[in-house]
Amino acid sequence: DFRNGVHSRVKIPSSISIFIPWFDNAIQFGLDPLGFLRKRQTKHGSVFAIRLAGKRVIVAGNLNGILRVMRDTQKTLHLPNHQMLASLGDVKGTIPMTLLDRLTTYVARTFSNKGIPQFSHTFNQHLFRHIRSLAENSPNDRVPLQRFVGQALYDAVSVSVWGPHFPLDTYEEFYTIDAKMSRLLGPAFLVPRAVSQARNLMKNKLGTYMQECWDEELGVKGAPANVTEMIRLLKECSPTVPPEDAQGALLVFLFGLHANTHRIVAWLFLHLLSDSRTYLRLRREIDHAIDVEFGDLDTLLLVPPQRLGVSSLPLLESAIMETLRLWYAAVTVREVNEDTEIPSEDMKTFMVARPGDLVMGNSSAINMSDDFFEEPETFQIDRFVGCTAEKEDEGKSRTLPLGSFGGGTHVCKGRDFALYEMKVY
Ligand code: HEM
Repeated sequence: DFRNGVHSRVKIPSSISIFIPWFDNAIQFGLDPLGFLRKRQTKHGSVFAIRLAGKRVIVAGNLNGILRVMRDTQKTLHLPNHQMLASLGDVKGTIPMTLLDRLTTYVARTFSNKGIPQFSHTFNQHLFRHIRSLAENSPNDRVPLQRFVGQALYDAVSVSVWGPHFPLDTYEEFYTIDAKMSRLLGPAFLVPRAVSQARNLMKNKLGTYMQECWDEELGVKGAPANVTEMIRLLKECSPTVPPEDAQGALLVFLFGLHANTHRIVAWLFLHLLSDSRTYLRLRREIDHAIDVEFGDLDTLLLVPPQRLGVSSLPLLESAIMETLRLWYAAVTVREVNEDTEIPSEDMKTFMVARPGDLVMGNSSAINMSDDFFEEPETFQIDRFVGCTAEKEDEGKSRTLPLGSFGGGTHVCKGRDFALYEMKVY
């Protein structure tokens, strides 16, 4: 029950992803990170320090403080030691920085608006086929919405990006792990057995697939070479990185690729299904775009990704932004290299973060603040009509959800594709 879920703050889908490392003794924080930060902010103001697992963490919940962390133009901050990677993928060793940099460059190129047309046709075909078959073959079956959305996207993205031999049955493990993802980011003894088993199984299947790709030498059969470049990049690290760690790195990548988009689409559907007027408004915009602007659905699906933007589908774009604002926990974490001043709201006082401290930009504090958004707890589908995602990155607009795709050097490299697949779905 979606409405009850919202009012009682029960998390549906099971967890909201949060882009932060986990620290084992922070039980309160671990149980409800955003609630914990919210309470602290109410008590201590918009910049405060907490201690998590022996680390001092400066949390900023005001616009200037968050931008200081997210954009870091003074270059005094860096990504914390890939703790997410290690915990989520059970990566024991260190993945070389050069490889991580190359992977990031690969993602930025392949999943950009320019790269998407290389695989969007296969993606669209598989997505629609999957949804149709689910609807036609089992009209009376009850499927949890997140699975309905997630499995179709997982299959379509996997086949189009990794080729027809990708082990699609890994969705089962993905689903099990995703439901308890926050537990995986905590200490090993808190990881439920079923989840660590699922992770091992998924890594084994990915290992077999990677080995087959490597044996092929030329890449992955049936998939465009540039989109499978990642598998080759992983091979290049094989002399120094054990296979289980390379599998763990791929597993983490798959979570980055899928987890947020599945969740946001599921939440958007819940909002639409719970309010028929809102649903019909969006439906009218999409039908109009298909019938009048593009002629038919097939034509719409062949246009470059940018054409599915604000000029043709402003309400859809806004609906996605609004869902991100409400349901994506936009939190940026960095480690401090040099003394760094984190400003309070009025910029008159600063808290100094010392080398070794962590700083956290809690954009959710802005996204849920009535100083920035009228009635922030409500879903207003047209809230962002007239704004664009690009503006957010340039910092020109404060009316967009802050930090949904990060900002600065580490801005999300998959954001073009994320928006594309969410719109097509
Ligand atoms: C709704 C979907 C998504 C959301 C909300 C999202 C959000 C984010 C955020 C906030 C960051 C910055 C984290 C930080 O500053 O510490 C980020 C980074 C990143 N994202 Fe996404 N993301 C999404 C989908 C994707 C997809 C589909 C891909 C892959 C195709 C992807 C690949 C990446 C990569 C590689 C980075 C690291 C960039 C770097 O460190 O330079 N993301 N994402």
